[in-house]
Amino acid sequence: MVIYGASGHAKVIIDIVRSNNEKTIDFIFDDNHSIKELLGIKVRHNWTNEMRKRPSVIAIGNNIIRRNITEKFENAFCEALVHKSAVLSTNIFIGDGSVIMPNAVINSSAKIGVHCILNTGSIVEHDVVINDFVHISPGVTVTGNVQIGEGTQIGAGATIIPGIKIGKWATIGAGAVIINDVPDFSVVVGNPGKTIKFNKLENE
Ligand SMILES: CC(=O)SCCNC(=O)CCNC(=O)[C@H](O)C(C)(C)COP(=O)(O)OP(=O)(O)OC[C@H]1O[C@@H](n2cnc3c(N)ncnc32)[C@H](O)[C@@H]1OP(=O)(O)O
Repeated sequence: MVIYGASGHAKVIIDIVRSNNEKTIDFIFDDNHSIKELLGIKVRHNWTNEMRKRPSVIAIGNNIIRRNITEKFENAFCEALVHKSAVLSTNIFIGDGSVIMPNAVINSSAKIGVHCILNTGSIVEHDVVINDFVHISPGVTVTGNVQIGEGTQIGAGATIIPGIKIGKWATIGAGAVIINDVPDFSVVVGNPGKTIKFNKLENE
């Protein structure tokens, strides 16, 4: 398989692949020519047609960039990568290209879209729906029946109370406690969470 992006996030993904001992990383792609290797794996800098055919995972934490790469390259993306310490209900769905970090927990009937990140120690409770390109940061608690729209970032340690609907391409600040629904593109911080501004996205 190929890892797209020689980032800090890529280092954690390499750990996931190595911990499971199931897949081999052929190389990493990054357009920064100054990066020659990462954790002993060769970094290549020219994206070729041959690379398009290889299963890959996008190791880029920024949700918009991750989405734009999927649109540009139309790759054969890997099925989800899951660290062996993660605790997953048998009754969940996880989309291709998503990565589930160490000690994450996903409970019954949760649905996770494509190219999502469930970061270290995050908890996704029963019946939660997480749409494509979402990033759930380390230590987040998403309680039961929450819905999170495409491309939204939930900052480290935030808590979302049950049944809340968070819109698309929103940002929840680190440590926020979300007790009301969040509109699309909102940036929300604090306890209780308040909107401080709105994200601007091209093509939206
Ligand atoms: C493995 C990994 O590392 S995964 C990465 C995880 N990443 C994170 O958790 C990052 C989460 N990001 C944040 O919390 C950021 O502060 C954001 C996105 C909410 C806001 O960032 P910016 O747009 O740069 O806002 P900025 O720093 O200018 O702050 C705007 C105001 O909100 C306040 N604010 C910012 N973040 C927070 C927060 N988390 N909680 C409370 N207040 C906050 C600031 O104090 C400031 O208030 P003021 O206007 O009264 O001075």
